[in-house]
Amino acid sequence: MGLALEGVTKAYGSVEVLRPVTLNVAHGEFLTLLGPSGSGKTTILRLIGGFTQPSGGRILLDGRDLTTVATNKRPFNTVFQDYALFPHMSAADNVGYGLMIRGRAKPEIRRIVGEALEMVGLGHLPDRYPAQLSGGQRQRVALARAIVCEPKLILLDEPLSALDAELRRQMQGFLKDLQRRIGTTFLFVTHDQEEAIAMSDRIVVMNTGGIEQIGSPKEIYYAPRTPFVAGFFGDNNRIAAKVVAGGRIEAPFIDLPLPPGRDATPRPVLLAIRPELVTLDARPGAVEITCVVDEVAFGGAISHVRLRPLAAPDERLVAKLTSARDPRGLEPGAAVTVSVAPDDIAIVETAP
Ligand SMILES: Nc1ncnc2c1ncn2[C@@H]1O[C@H](COP(=O)(O)OP(=O)(O)OP(=O)(O)O)[C@@H](O)[C@H]1O
Repeated sequence: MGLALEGVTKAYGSVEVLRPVTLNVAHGEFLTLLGPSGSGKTTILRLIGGFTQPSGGRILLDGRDLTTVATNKRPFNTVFQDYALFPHMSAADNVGYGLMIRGRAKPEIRRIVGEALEMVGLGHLPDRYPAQLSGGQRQRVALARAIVCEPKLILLDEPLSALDAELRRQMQGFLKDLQRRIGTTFLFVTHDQEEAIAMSDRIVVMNTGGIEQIGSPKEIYYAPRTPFVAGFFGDNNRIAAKVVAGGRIEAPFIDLPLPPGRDATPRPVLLAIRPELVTLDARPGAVEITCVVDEVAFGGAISHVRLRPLAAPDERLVAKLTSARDPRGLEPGAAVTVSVAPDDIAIVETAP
């Protein structure tokens, strides 16, 4: 039970902007829709909120079909990128507005608003108008307003994008903490990978109107299922490879057995290796790659080292080495053997 999208599509005229989306969101989950601009994140949020109608499929909450239910009859609340506060109302009145139009008694409204403002750290500023508040404070008012009516689901459309980097980081922690305290399902839209990793229980990676992968931040990061996800999330060494007869994977400078349970049909695949999982120490069972150092970019705690595998000098392998592992001795031209644990090599299917 929870929110379910069943084969939801959206087209404008003859242009399909959302391919069939099937998605289940559990109660109390922090789910993030992540993808580049135009990938369909906001479209999904707007469909769930009822701001636009799907061209096909159904939207259900706890088994109840909401597909044709009006926006204001859905037990959801939305926090927009620009906060959409009423400028002529104080923070407290903004927060209490939804309760007022639901006909709740004034003393009750005052109590709930007071608690909500406390919860977002603005208990001392109930009388300020939006123009007298900072961007972060306005965002907190918008959040307090979203939580007072106790919605089953809060939809957040890039709510932090107007904030500067430092405030944004603070608000990420705040938002995650708030969500844990109130236990409400959050559906969060962002195009920022780090934000998605830091905040989400699960991430839905979108690309060109479809879902590429749904998984926990760790699954998405370490086990990308499509070439797009392997390239979208942080740095990754991506190496064209082939599954060949005899249950092996061959790449220009890597040859390893196909892990048990994988399809042995000969086909092209992509190998993805996180640069921080390439290490200088020899480990039993690890894939060893002898290289020549091409370039070292010292970065304090971590250095980026670009390597040229001896077996395939036109290829490159990037390693992120912590200074504790002493990249100080590495100089361009030096020979070095690096190792990667077979479990740290993601095998990504290239065919859909
Ligand atoms: N009213 C509309 N009419 C026609 N096309 C639309 C309309 N609204 C959105 N689109 C198209 O649908 C696609 C998905 O848009 P959407 O806003 O969902 O993307 P997004 O992933 O949220 O992007 P962004 O990060 O830029 O907000 C885009 O190609 C967009 O141009």
